[in-house]
Amino acid sequence: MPLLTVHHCRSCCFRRPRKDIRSHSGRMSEKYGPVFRLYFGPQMTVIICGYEAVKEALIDQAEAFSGRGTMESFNQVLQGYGISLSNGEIWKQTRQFTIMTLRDFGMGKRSIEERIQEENQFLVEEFRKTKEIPFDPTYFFSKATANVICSITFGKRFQYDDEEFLNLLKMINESFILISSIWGQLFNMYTSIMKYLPGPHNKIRHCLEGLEKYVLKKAKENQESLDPNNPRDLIDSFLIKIEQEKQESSHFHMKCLAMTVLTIFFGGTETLSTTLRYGFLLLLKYPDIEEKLHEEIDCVMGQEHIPCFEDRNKMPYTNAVLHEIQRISDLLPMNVPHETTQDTQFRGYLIPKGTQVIPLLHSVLRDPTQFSDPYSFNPGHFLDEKGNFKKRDAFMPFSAGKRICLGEGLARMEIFLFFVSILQNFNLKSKIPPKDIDISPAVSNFASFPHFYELSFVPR
Ligand code: HEM
Repeated sequence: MPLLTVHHCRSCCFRRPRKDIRSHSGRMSEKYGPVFRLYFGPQMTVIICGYEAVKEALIDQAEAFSGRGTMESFNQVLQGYGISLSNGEIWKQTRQFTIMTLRDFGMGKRSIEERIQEENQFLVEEFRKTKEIPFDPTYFFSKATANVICSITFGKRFQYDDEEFLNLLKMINESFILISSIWGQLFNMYTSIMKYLPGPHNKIRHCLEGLEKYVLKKAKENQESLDPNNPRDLIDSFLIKIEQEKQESSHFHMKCLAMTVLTIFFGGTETLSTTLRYGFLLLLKYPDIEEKLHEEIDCVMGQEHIPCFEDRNKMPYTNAVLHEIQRISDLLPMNVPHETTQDTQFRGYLIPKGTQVIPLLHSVLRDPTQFSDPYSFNPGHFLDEKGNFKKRDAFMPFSAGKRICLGEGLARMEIFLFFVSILQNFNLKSKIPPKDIDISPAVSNFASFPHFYELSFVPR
């Protein structure tokens, strides 16, 4: 069994970070096949491309590929805690604890659905106030999705003009954009040098520390009024767990609490708001698809019914469009880096323990063996010939296997409820003709962002 000695492109990736790593990796995979290695700075990384190979790694060899690779831009503050970047026992215990707690608070159940429905009403009211004047929806979507996370973690939502809330959003938004930028990439590659150099990358640390401070302040407030028998939010549940596991070896302590809440914030706000922003841009580009959505919404729920997640079962077209929005917007094209937890035999190669691995989600979502027209926005990818919803195994925007997105259930519910209630109330109007709308990503590194746009919401 040979050690992994596939072709690599040390020359270009070593010298300069790429603006669009997806297309570069795509070209490499055409040339060298579904498994090859690249150097990100000095870091050797194995790239896995295409549905079959990614499925084999993340699902068939789940344990071996379940480690988390490094992302120093984040980890400089997370320091191996939280869920997204932790490994071993810390990861297992905090992930399991958080999933159980979110379930207790109704993840996939009625109470979280009600929080989203409530937030929807505030968002629709905000849009009404715009009086059909075109505007950039970015911050509205960020506020609504962040409020859902706030109600889970802090037990309350904020007014949209609350100073504290706006400051919190600014820190999340800025750090997310910077981590996704060339600066974030350079920091991840050359941490030991970059941490001493001036530049925008230093702001990432500043923002993440600001968030940590805020969470710790909230935790202190919760501690003062904690009722161990009646947890009000995720922070309360964590505090109770810390109290129960007081022994020295426990992974549950204040740093872990702060980093877990921080990862939930990071995972659950910009991801969703960017999906909403990309989705509405795609609907502006394809008004015929928007029209069909209105028809299905009018037929299934009319104007008065408050949308609930169960309605999705009666709305195959809407469900297909929302899947296609996630497929095309390709939010985290490179996934979050994984790492092998043991020496691993994969497709004829031996990948040593501790090797960084990127199962390229972009290559799965655009796999021509799985989607007939992978680069077109076509809801037909998720419909059968009778118009019923058709599940596709290669639909992997949340990844797969042991590291699969912890918030998938919440995200799917929010995406459905936000889109449907906005379209139930408004027609969309673009500032520019659909033919001039550019739906390619403006940036596509760690995350993909759509180009800036403005739209009007016209009451129906
Ligand atoms: C459209 C929305 C979302 C997308 C596309 C998305 C996608 C992803 C992806 C691709 C990963 C990496 C999986 C891997 O390493 O293989 C991930 C991890 C994660 N996501 Fe999400 N996510 C979304 C929403 C959310 C929400 C709402 C939450 C919060 C509850 C969340 C929390 C997390 C966490 C904590 C992880 C780390 C899991 C781990 O390392 O074990 N995500 N997500």
